[in-house]
Amino acid sequence: MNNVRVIVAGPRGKMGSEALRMIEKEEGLELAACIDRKHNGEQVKDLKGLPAFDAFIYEDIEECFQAVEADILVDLTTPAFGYKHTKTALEYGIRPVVGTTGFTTAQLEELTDLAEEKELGVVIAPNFALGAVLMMQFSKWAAKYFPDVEIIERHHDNKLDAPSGTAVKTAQLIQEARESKQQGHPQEKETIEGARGADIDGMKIHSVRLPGLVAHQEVVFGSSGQNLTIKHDSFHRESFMSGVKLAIDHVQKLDVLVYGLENLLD
Ligand SMILES: NC(=O)C1=CN([C@@H]2O[C@H](COP(=O)(O)OP(=O)(O)OC[C@H]3O[C@@H](n4cnc5c(N)ncnc54)[C@H](O)[C@@H]3O)[C@@H](O)[C@H]2O)C=CC1
Ligand SMILES: O=C(O)C1=N[C@H](C(=O)O)C[C@H](O)C1
Repeated sequence: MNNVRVIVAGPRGKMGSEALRMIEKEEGLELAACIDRKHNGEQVKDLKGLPAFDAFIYEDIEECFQAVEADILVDLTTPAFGYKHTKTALEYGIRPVVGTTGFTTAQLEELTDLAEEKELGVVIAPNFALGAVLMMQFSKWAAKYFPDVEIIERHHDNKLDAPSGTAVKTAQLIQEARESKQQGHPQEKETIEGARGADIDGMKIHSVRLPGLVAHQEVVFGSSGQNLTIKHDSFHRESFMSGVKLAIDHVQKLDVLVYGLENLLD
């Protein structure tokens, strides 16, 4: 069987470099090229700290797609570029696997329509770590019995988007399981704006950004006389890679956009 040819956008990033190491280890995957903001025309092997791939680096995504034969784009960049890259990949018939977070609902809807129109699979997963996917599923289940819930997510201080994609997805899953609910005291007032965190359908999300952290989330459910906390920690970005591989395997058989890795699990 032919190797699956993958283009990685964001190869020098924390996730992108981990994805290159995963591709290096996995039989059946081949790095076709990379898309980066810098190093146009250089090879991946020329860059310090990255695996010794001969694949070329392109700054212009369209130039890359015109020059290189590829099956899949793995995007691990920033919200603005991730969206543009995903859209461009679909226009060139390349299936995107997207870990980049921070897309708006309108952008997700637009990409869903484009995937349908092109009959091409897309996987967008706010979290590729299996433990985090289970945390979200367990939280959805718990919300049926414990509708009062707050989410505390903690990340490294280089993260651009807040709240995290995982926290938003968790809140959306909980929303599916419980009635809409305004939590806390009805006359509650913030004396300092933001004190109660972000709000999705009455659920509060608190975002912590500190050096030393990787990716962590607690979903805290409250009920009279008891609390239930569902917690997940990613201590290393390797934790996301089996999910990226799973998405690469599945996206080739899909002809629609799938949002969330849970949709690919048995
Ligand atoms: N879905 C998941 O499981 C996970 C998702 N993420 C998300 O992945 C994204 C990347 O995260 P990190 O690797 O931690 O960030 P990072 O800041 O370490 O890496 C981002 C990379 O994107 C590159 N980049 C920026 N603009 C670009 C462009 N126009 N073309 C090509 N490359 C460009 C930057 O040079 C940088 O190397 C974020 O949105 C983050 O939230 C992070 C961890 C897990
Ligand atoms: O930026 C990160 O690091 C992470 N981003 C994703 C998110 O926004 O949920 C996934 C994970 O939490 C790590």
